[in-house]
Amino acid sequence: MALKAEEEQFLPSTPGKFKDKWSSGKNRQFYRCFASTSTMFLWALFLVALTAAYLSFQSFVDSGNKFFSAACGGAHWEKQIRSSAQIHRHNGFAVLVTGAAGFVGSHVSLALKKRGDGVVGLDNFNNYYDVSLKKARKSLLNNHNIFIVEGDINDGRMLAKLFEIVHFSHVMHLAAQAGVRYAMENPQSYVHSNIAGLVSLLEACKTADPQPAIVWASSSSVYGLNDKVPFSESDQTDRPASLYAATKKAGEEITHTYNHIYGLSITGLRFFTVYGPWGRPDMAYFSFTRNILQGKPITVYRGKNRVDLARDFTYIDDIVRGCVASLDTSKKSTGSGGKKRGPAQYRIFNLGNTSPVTVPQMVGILEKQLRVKAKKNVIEMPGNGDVPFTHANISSARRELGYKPTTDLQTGLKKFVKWYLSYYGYNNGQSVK
Ligand SMILES: O=C(O)[C@H]1O[C@H](OP(=O)(O)OP(=O)(O)OC[C@H]2O[C@@H](n3ccc(=O)[nH]c3=O)[C@H](O)[C@@H]2O)[C@H](O)[C@@H](O)[C@@H]1O
Repeated sequence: MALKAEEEQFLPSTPGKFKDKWSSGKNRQFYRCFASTSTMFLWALFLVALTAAYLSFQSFVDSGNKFFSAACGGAHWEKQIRSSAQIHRHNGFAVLVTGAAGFVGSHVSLALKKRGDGVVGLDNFNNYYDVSLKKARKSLLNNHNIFIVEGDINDGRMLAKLFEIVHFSHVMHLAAQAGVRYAMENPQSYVHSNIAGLVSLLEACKTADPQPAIVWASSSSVYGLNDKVPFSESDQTDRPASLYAATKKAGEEITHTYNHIYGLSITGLRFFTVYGPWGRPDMAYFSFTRNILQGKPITVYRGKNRVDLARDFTYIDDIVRGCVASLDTSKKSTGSGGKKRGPAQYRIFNLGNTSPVTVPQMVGILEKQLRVKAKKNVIEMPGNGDVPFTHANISSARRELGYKPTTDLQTGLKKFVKWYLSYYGYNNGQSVK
């Protein structure tokens, strides 16, 4: 009981319950005054400690940034960028290619460099898929004197620095979080790259003086649940089936805003299931090849009522020609220093093949090329963001860009398999990096 009484001394002073040994009057006043002074002192001490902790955290973050700038900056770094951006043809371009270590980015960079344009790459080398493949593409580009800056499009300071070093005439924006089904696993990465990263890049472009013209990768997935075939640019695109598609569609709206307010010249390209050598290991034709060679089963999705899924598979060289033609036909941005001077060009094109092939047919072609029978596990398409088919109407790109795809799936996959075997080796794919 005595203990209980003692405990009660330290209980909060609920009116009427507080029992104190400080009888009354002056003593109690003194105690209260002392108590409040020491409480204030403790609070002040706490605040000082908090401020100190905050300041040291800030300086840690700053030093991190400084470290990043130091790793990315410096005279040698700038020299590499300038040299990579050098133009070797009359009226050539200086192009910043984002996502340059990616599938489409590496191919476009090489094509531009080969014809004499200046090319600077930018890539964050994230681990969405095998980083060693991205590094191998980087080496390939390095061998052609293309320098790739390791950085994220969300890093506004780094982008500003790049535009300070080089007056880019064009930006080929291909950096993105790709993949339709992965959006269910990691939704934030789509917002980070395809929304926040896009805005960060557009901010840099809008502020740059001169402003570059921008060509960027949208996606056939924006057609979503559209069932009017073939898909035309004027069709409705307000029923995306995946978060990936939704971020690409949002990108189209966002780029329109920057075109409207700041006079940025913008061309959006809706790519249709691009495939080929140096491709993306997360895509079906690539992972199927690996599994078939390793004797592992592949999962083939099938639509409702046993209808096969189909894609307008488009070969990389055709896509590269579409990208380069988009750069060639881009008009200049009209703004400068963040101010619009007049209306600017805004375009959206489908870049597809116009001849959809079913997924089982695609598997059949691979089996023939690899001379191995696939172990197929056919299941109904899960509700994971997939759409049953895609089919591009390319009349607009044909008219405006002279775009004319020339590679059918059989020919394109033959080239892919040839590359795959030379890169990974036959060896049943066991040596896959
Ligand atoms: O056209 C586009 O815009 C999109 O094309 C591809 O997306 P997708 O067409 O889904 O390409 P794959 O992932 O290679 O799938 C091709 C087909 O194979 C099917 N599939 C995929 C994976 C699998 O395990 N099994 C399977 O049957 C899919 O349902 C689909 O019909 C790319 O992955 C996207 O980044 C791109 O934006």
